[in-house]
Amino acid sequence: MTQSLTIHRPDDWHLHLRDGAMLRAVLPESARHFGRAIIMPNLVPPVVTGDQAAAYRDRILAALPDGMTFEPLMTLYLTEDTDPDDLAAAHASGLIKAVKLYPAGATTNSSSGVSNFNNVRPVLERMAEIGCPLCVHGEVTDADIDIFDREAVFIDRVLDPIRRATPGLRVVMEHITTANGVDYVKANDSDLGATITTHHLIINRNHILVGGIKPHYYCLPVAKREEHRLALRKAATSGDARFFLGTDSAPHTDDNKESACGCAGCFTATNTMSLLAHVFEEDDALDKLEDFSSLNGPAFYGLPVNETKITLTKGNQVTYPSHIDTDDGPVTVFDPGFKTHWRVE
Ligand SMILES: NC(=O)N[C@@H](CC(=O)O)C(=O)O
Ligand SMILES: [Zn+2]
Ligand SMILES: [Zn+2]
Repeated sequence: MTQSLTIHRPDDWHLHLRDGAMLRAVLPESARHFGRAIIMPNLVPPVVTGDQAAAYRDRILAALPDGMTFEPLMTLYLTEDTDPDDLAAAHASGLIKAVKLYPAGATTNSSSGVSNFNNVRPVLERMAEIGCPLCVHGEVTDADIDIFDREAVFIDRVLDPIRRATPGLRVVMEHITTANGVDYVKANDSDLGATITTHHLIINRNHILVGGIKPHYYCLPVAKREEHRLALRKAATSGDARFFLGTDSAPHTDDNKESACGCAGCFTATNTMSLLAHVFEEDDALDKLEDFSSLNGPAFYGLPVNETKITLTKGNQVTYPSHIDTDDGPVTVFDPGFKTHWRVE
């Protein structure tokens, strides 16, 4: 029996498109299924000003193949020198939809991020005033904090104090990986949301380390214990409007992944919708897939739902290329470790 599911076109609320040759190669992979995406600003150098965001948006649109539609939702990279007036103007014009906070040194291209949170207080207060959401990479960077504890410690030491000090600030905890993150969102109100990636619904830390090290499963925040993966699954498939899809699809060439010091990031743009249908079906929650991938994100960001729809059908095994070619070298597509049967028509 063929099963099929028609849902409003999904959006990706956390996406890395990079620039240049990599941008040209990965953009169609997202634009094929997704209507819009929140575009991460961690280029080298980062997208810090409104002018830089406008120029980056133009480069993205120029890289979009003819006949494809896709709306990049731009963000600014928060630094200790961010100018609140420039930020407010970029938000008021509709150019940017959010600002991204990277603790300095927490992840790929985060060296210009924030070290002293007191220095960004005035910017955060301005964002609360104008209703510009803050997207947060939620990990502390202290050398003495175990990498598997960095998200939970960030919530207690950094995120909760920031939110208490800045009433009205809307926050998205990006790519949550722990039950602590799920619980923190659930204990708060609609000013707090969280994105969940495709890969964190599928892998736990054993997948990275058992039977040999798997560099293509290494990302930040690193996948945690199974109990955390199950908490993420429950949150994503619950229909709770505070949880929505952010793939964090983060392309790195195989050279840079399969290395003595491999880069963090999983590339899931190509097969995310098939994998999500598989995951939601497994949890008896296919009826919640649309909430997670198409409805909850626009509601949080105050944007309309996409008018067009996509149809997923379940049939014979669906295969995806193991990697995509870029002029910088191949990029491996995330391998879920199981066969998929859901195809996006
Ligand atoms: N998630 C990752 O492992 N990597 C991201 C950065 C990020 O989102 O932290 C990247 O830009 O490669
Ligand atoms: Zn991140
Ligand atoms: Zn990311």
